Amino acid sequence: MTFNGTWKVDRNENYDKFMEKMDINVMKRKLAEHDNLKITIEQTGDKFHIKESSTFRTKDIDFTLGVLFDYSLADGTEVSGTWEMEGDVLKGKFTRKDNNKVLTTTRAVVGGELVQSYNYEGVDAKRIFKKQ
Ligand SMILES: CCCCCCCCCCCCCC(=O)O
Repeated sequence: MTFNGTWKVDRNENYDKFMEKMDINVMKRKLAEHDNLKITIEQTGDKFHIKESSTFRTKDIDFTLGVLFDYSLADGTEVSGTWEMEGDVLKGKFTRKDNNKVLTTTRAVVGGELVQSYNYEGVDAKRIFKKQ
């Protein structure tokens, strides 16, 4: 499976502006830019198990493609949404519970790196991970 393995964040693009749009305060944004996020992805068919670890927390997440689930962002913001697979790209659509606004995200392996893209209210960002 394309995504399986452990991926460590290597660099961010426009992540501060994205988090600012998300209304995350400057102190949390500075910490989040350097959170050493590591995600381990285990896909079995349409089921995923994700182990997330960062300077903020460690967390296990289970989801099935196309099935709604709840997730808390590292700053505590609660969202609910789904991941779908389109070709080799994972596409996520999550709605914030506090304001009903939508955050979209994709994951794709590009040139051996895991690229996670985000969009919120017109602001795009990327986090790019290297395989461990
Ligand atoms: C705190 C800054 C905002 C970060 C945005 C993260 C968006 C995450 C979308 C949902 C992820 C679900 C769990 C997962 O697949 O890892």
